[in-house]
Amino acid sequence: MKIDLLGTLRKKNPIAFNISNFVTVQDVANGINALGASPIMSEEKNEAEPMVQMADSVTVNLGAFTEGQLEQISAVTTFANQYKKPIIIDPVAVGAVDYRKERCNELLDQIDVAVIRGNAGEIAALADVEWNAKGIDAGEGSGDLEEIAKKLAKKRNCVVVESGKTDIITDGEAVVRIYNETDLFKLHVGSGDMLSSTIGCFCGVEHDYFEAAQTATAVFDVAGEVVAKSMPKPLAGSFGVQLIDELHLIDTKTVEKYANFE
Ligand SMILES: Nc1ncnc2c1ncn2[C@@H]1O[C@H](COP(=O)(O)OP(=O)(O)O)[C@@H](O)[C@H]1O
Ligand SMILES: Cc1ncsc1CCOP(=O)(O)O
Ligand SMILES: [Mg+2]
Repeated sequence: MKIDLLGTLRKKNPIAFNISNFVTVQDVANGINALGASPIMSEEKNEAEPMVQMADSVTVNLGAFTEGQLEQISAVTTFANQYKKPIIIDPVAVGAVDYRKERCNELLDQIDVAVIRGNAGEIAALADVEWNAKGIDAGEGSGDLEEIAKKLAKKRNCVVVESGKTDIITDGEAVVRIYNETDLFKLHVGSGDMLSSTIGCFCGVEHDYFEAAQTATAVFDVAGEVVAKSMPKPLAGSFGVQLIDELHLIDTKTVEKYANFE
């Protein structure tokens, strides 16, 4: 794993264009800004081209899109392919709502993406595997998580990050598992969105998106674990704030020391 990409990210301060959702946009912006990237958000179709041109990566979060916004998402992602900017997709709740899955699949049919990051319920839905997703959460299922992630990576010819207690990252062939975790991630709405946008930042500085996704996930998971261990009491609200603090403070040595992966 290329943990020193964290240093590269801080040196380059990549512009991370995010189409976010109204629920978690501020945590996403502050999280990746603290980490060392330069976030910019937009919902306006008419500025899609210059936004993409100046960005190093484009992260599209499908958490709360409207019908009108689909046109903007289509324009942005088409420009991103044209200008060769990596696209990261967060398919929020596509396992729970068919409308979302259909729109997401239409988008994925139109464009090439670098990374899809979702929980097991979302990844299973896009991989056409039976699963009982629960709203924005992973829900329950009995399928083999690695096989599901690989199936989607092959189907969409991209890297897949399937988050959960263990995070599974695959390019369709190789698989890396990251074991760092804390239950507090589940108590903070937006943990997944922040992870997807963190992956976007690293894809903006490393063209090997499999490597970028691994480093991003390790940095994010270790940051959460370090915060959880330092808290005298596990408090959901404070965790959200301290996670942003730790994304600012975390260094390569800390990630090297605590990252638990194979
Ligand atoms: N059961 C769990 N226990 C501990 N950490 C988890 C668990 N599920 C997910 N995480 C962590 O939470 C973060 C967000 O992932 P996840 O909750 O799967 O995304 P989402 O919020 O989109 O559902 C990741 O860093 C992941 O490692
Ligand atoms: C609650 C909610 N509703 C629509 S998007 C969203 C945030 C989802 O955040 P995450 O997937 O990171 O938990
Ligand atoms: Mg999510």
